[in-house]
Amino acid sequence: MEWFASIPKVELHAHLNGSIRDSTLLELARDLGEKHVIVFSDVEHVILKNDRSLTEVFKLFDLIHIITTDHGTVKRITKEVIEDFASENVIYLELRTTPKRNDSKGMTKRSYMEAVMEGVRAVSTVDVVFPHNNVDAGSHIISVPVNDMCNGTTRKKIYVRLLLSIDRRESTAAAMETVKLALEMRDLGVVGIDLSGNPVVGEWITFLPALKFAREHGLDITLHCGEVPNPKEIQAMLDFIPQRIGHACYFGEDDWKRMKSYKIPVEICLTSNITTASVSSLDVHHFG
Ligand SMILES: CNc1ncnc2c1ncn2[C@@H]1O[C@H](COP(=O)(O)O)[C@@H](O)[C@H]1O
Repeated sequence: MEWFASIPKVELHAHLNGSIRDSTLLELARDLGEKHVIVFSDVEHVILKNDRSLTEVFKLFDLIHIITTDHGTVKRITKEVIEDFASENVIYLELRTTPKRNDSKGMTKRSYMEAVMEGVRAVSTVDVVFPHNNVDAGSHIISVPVNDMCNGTTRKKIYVRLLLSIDRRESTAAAMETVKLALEMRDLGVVGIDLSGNPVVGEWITFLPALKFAREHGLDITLHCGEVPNPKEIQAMLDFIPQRIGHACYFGEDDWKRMKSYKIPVEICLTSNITTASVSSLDVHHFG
């Protein structure tokens, strides 16, 4: 394990709210328990449980979103998640997250993303290379370490970029809002769009207009595809020829052939697939 931790790595499939430290989740849940927003004893074991079915995973995300969806917390978890990946020697991190509205906290999708950006800037244990809006002479936006604490020693460096996720529960209009936000933030480290969320919820056709719009405007797209058996949707997603695919657990022979002929890379999610039982064991995992 030490060797795995020490080699430089690229992380392309990290959901912000899926990467929070247990200790942070417990602390935040305890706080909300004290404010009587939730009952801490009801949620503690849910947070600490290791193996969860896909259905349980998405129930947990609903709970996590109640716990985390305010500006200060979004900033905190972003900072911690980046520091944790850097401590495992991830050198390029593409962090994805679903911009959320939370009227009770005065949060819009944009202010959610601004809190994420603040979290990136708040990272202190490592130098973060991230484009920031220092436009000099009105021209180029350059990538610079945002925390360059030069003291004569070489500090660890992590390159961070962001993907904005569309949740499969969202409407066409909500998906379009996310794509437009991604376009506005393209010079601020946003490199693409992800379609994710509970794979048994929603229809591909709902998201297609927003995804086409994203593509027309030059954003790259990654799709959660084939996490559950759904041959029709897999076909439709392959017809779209996304830049990348996540999971691909339930691909048939023809799907693999098409995917290979289009040269679409797959973000393999070994641990996730086993713990959620999308794949029964590592021996039969399609990564092999
Ligand atoms: C286990 N496999 C999965 N399959 C599909 N979507 C998933 C996922 N794991 C996470 N998400 C998506 O990411 C959100 C949490 O991070 P953010 O709030 O966006 O930062 C979840 O609500 C879900 O939409």
